[in-house]
Amino acid sequence: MDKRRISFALLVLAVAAMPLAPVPELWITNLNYIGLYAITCLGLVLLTGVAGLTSFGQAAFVGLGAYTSAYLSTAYGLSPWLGLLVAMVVTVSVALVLASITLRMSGHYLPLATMMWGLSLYYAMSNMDFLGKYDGILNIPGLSLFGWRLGSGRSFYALIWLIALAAAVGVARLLDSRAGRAIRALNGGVTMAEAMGISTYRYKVKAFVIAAMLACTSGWLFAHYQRAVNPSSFSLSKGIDYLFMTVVGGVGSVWGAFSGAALTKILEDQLQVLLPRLFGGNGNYELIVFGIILVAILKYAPLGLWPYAERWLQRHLPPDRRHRDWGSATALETRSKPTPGELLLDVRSVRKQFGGLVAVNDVSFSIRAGEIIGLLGPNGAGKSTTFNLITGVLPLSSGDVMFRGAKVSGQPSREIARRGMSRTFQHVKMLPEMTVLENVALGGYTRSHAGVMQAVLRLDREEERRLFLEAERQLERIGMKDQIHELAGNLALGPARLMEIARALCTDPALLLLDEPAAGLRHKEKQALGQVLRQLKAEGMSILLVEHDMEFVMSLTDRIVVMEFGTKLIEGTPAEVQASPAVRAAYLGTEH
Ligand SMILES: Nc1ncnc2c1ncn2[C@@H]1O[C@H](COP(=O)(O)OP(=O)(O)OP(=O)(O)O)[C@@H](O)[C@H]1O
Repeated sequence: MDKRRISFALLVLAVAAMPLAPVPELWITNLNYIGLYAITCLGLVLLTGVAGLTSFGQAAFVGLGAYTSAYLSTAYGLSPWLGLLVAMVVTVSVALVLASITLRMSGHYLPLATMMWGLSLYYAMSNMDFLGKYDGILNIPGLSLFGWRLGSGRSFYALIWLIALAAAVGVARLLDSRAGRAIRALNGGVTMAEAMGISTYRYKVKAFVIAAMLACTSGWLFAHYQRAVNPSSFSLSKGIDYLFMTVVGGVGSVWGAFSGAALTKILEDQLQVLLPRLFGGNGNYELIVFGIILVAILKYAPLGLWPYAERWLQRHLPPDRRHRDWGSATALETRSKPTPGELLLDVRSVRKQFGGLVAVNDVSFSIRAGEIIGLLGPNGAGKSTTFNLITGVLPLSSGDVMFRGAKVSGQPSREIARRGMSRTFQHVKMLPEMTVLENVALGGYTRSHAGVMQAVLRLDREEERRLFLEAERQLERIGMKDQIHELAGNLALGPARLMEIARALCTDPALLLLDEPAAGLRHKEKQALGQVLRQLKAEGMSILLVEHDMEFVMSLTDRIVVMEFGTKLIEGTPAEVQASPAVRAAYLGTEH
């Protein structure tokens, strides 16, 4: 067993031993609340920290869990366990409706929308007669487990912490999986994730629903632990508290949820005693102190407190390096490859207008299997726009794009990626906090299947091994095998661009599209890139190379399409293009 597993086992032992130790009842009560808060915060880690979707409304889902079970068990005598089941159904249904309305929003609209539905659900709970309006519901039954009544705080502690730790393990497992990588990819904008074949909307909904289910579980436990509920526990300010806890603890890490919940609860208790002694009266001074703490943490520890603790722990634990257990895995299936010379891509009179500006003006060209075609032109010529039209990132104003004989224009980019077109980006798009290997494994998304449940139950390990074997193979292909455990964010621009190529190769493409891969590279890095592209050409890969640098393209391509002011200027062999006075004029501004 490695040191990390031993540390986790020790933590579980310490948590399990706590109620048996002669500690004051207040400690157990506080730990129970910390566990309850942490369950909701775990959802926020996934939703806000990992997927980048800020929610102020989680308290409303806590309320849905609490009220549904409280009402059913008091009004109809339903078992709380059945109450949990119904609460889950209600929560998932409400979450799906809210997701369909709000998750297509971006920027500040989404957090505002979460505030709105947080408020709406709060007022709904507060005004319904059958839910007791502002007084809420009293005399809620406690819980029994296998005939054992969880009457005291100490016996409830076991259930709360069992669920909290199980949820933490589940979220950690999810993050280290195919589905987890897809959720992580949401945070870097949707274009890259979609280009890897990921339906970003579906994963946003999944993260949203999982976070709501965790909040619902916490609410259910809360209702049967407190034996009374009222709307004040689920107000918008509580929603802000949950976000505060998660941000303070470390919104990007599973243990951040626990440290944030613990710090907030302990501080709240201490300040409630200390501040009235200092300032007198009953004012809510702790809110002011919390505000100051939040500002200080955002300034000095923007990632939250847990990442700091983790850095300290890392000095005492071996590096968290993925164990290479994929050596004996079977290779992933590959797609049928086009025969050399087959018409692969047919771009037919594509046009793109941005208002009055015609960025791409009826451009046509084609690529046959095994060819490397360069798309060249000065700044603003329309190369990237053409590239984005082909890959489905932008809708066409008119024209058609045919790929392997089928029309792909009008399809979303994830569908085009699934058909075997894979791309890199002019500005490298990667997940900097993931390793090079994990970033490249993201490219294998469409070649694998495991979903959220398989990840949580660890039924995806064989497929993961196959994915990592493929990622390693592609990194070896481009000469980066030594850097597989490196954090992608630590790479220089040259290796980062090569990593993007490996990620695109991991999709098993029939056509590789590279958007200005040499931009910003130093001479040696350009040479390394040129070497990789020559090797891919020798292996028979078909490539569309969008470039600005004429010299770089000349030695690599079979044919070149030159654009100027959105229009195709000339198409020919590198020698023909080099000799063209029109091309020289386009690049140098005059004919020579
Ligand atoms: N989303 C957009 N909205 C409006 N105009 C745009 C948009 N995207 C590109 N353009 C315009 O379309 C024209 C072509 O831009 P494009 O980025 O395709 O050129 P490029 O050849 O790739 O240039 P560069 O080498 O600088 O990337 C430019 O005039 C640009 O300002």
